[in-house]
Amino acid sequence: MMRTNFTLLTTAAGRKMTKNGLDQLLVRRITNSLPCAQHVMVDYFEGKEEPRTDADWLNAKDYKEIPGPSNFELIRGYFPGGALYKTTIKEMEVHFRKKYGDIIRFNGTVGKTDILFTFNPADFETVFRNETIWPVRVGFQSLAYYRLEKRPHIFHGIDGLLTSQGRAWGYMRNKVNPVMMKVQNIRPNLPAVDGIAQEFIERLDSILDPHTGRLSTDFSEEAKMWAFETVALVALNTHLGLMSREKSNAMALKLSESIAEFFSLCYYYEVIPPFWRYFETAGFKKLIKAYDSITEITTHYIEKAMEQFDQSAEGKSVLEKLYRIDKNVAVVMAMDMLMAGMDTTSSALISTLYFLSKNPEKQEELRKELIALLPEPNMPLTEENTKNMPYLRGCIKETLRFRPIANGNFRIAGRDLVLSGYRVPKGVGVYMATMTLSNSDAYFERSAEFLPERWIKSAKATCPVSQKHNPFVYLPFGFGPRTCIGKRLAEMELETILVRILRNYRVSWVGEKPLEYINNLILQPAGEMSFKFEKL
Ligand code: HEM
Repeated sequence: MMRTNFTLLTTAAGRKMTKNGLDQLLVRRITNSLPCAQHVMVDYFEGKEEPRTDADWLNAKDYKEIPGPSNFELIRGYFPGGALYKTTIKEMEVHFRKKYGDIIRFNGTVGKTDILFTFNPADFETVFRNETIWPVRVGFQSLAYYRLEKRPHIFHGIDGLLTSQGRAWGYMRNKVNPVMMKVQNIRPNLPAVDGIAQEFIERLDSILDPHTGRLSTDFSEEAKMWAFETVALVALNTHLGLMSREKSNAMALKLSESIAEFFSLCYYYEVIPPFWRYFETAGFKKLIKAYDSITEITTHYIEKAMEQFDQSAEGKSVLEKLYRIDKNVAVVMAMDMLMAGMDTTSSALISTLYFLSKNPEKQEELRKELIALLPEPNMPLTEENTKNMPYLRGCIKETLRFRPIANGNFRIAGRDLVLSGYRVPKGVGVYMATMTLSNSDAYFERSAEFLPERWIKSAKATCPVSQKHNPFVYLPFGFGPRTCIGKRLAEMELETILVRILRNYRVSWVGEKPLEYINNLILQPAGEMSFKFEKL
C-alpha cells in the first residue's frame, strides 16, 4: 500500500472515541478467538432482559420445530447437479418456500448464526418494532476486518456504518444523522447534482448515434460513472470530471474501478465461511488491494477538500458539515458513501428507465409533468420547481417495488420474538423477503404491471389499484434507526437525472430479451442494455 499521510484519525482525536475504541478492541479480541464475528453480534445487545413469560411466548411452538433444510440438504443442493446449483437468491427463496412454507430455518454453518427466512409481513413488523436502539444488520465482514484488523493504524477503531454494530454504530450514526437525514442539508446540493446530470446529457449526446439512437458504449457503465460522480461531489466535495473520461482523471477512474472490484468480490467473501481470516487467497488479496486503493485515493481527495475548510468560513457541503462535527467520522462516512452510493443509484436509474421504456404510455404521462416543470429542456432545476413531481416520484417508487436494490431486509433479532407462531431467541438472523411479497398479487393488486398511479395521492380516487398496502411489504430503503442513510440523497439524484434524460430523449427498449439482473450484494441490472434514445 502506498504510504499515506492520512493523519486525521489521530490518537488525540481518537480520545473522543475511547469508549468506541475500547468496544471495538474488546470485540476484536473476542472475534479473534471465535470462528466468526457473527457469533459476537449477540454481545452488542447490552443489558439483561428478563426471560419472556407472557402468554404469546409460552403458547408459541418451540424454535426447533421451525421447518427447514438440513446442512446436508443445503450442501448437496449447491453442488453441481443439485437443485440449488447456480441459483439466484430469488430462485432459492422460491425453492425453499415451496418446500417448507412461509418461515424456514437454516442452521448456522461453520461460524455462522442460524438464519430464518420469513415471508410473513407480520413477522417483519415484529422484528422491526422490537429493534433495540442499535439494530444489528450483519454484512461487509471483510470490510470490517480490513478496517479494524488489517489497517488499524489508519482507522483507529472506526469501521463505518455499513459494518459496525452496537455502541460503535450508534456513536457514528448519531453524528451523521443530523447531516444526512435532513432534507434541508441535502436539497441545497441540487444545483450541483443537476450540473452533473446536464454533463451526463452532453456525454450521452456525444456517444449517441443519431441515426440508430444507440450508444457506442455500455449504458450501465455510463450510469455508474454518473452515480459515482454525483455521490463523490457530496462525499468528497470534489468534481471528479468523470463525464469527460480524460486521462487527467486517472485517479478518479481508478477509484471507481476499485469500488466496482469491491462490489464484485465482497459478496463471495460474505457468504463463504470466513477462512480468509487465517489464509488469504489470491482473490482475497485482490479485495484487500481494492480496499487499499479506495482508502488511499479517498483520503487524498478528502485531505485536499479539508485544507480549504480549515481556511474558509463554514460552508454548506455535506462533507464540511460532517467534518466540523467530527473529522474521523467524516472521513469514514465519505468512504462509505462512495462504496454504497454508486451501484445502488445507478441500478435504480437503469431499472426505472427500463420500466418506462417498456411502458411508453407511462413515459408520455411522465413527460407531460416534466414539460410543465421545465418548458425549456435546459432550464435549471430548483428546490422550488422540483417540489411537485408526483408522477416522477410514483415511477421511482413503482420501480423499487418491482426491482428493489435488495431482495430483502435483514436483522439479528434484538429480543426474544414470536415469529409466525414460533419462539425465536434473540441473536438469530432474520431475513425478511420483501421483494417476493411486493411482487405478489396478495399484497399489491396487479403486481406484474408497472402502475406509478398506485403511489399518487391525487390519483387514489380514480386508480383501481391504489388501495392501502401493508407498509412492511415495501421497504426499499430499509426501516427504523438503521434505515439507508443515503435515502434523501439517492431520491434527489434519481429525480434529477430522470428529469434531464426524459426531458431530452424518448427512451425505448429494442432488445428482444428483457433486462437481466445479477444478484450479488445487491440486485443489479446486467447483460445488454438495449436502450434506444431519440432526441426530443
Ligand atoms: C436507490 C438507491 C439506494 C437504495 C435503494 C438503498 C437501500 C439501502 C438499504 C435497503 C439499506 C439497509 C437499510 C436497513 O437495514 O434498514 C441501506 C443502507 C445504507 N445505505 Fe443505502 N440505498 C441507496 C443509496 C444509497 C446512497 C446513495 C448512499 C450513500 C450516500 C447509501 C448509503 C447507505 C449506508 C451507509 C447504509 C448503511 C446504514 C447503516 O447501517 O446505518 N445508500 N441502503
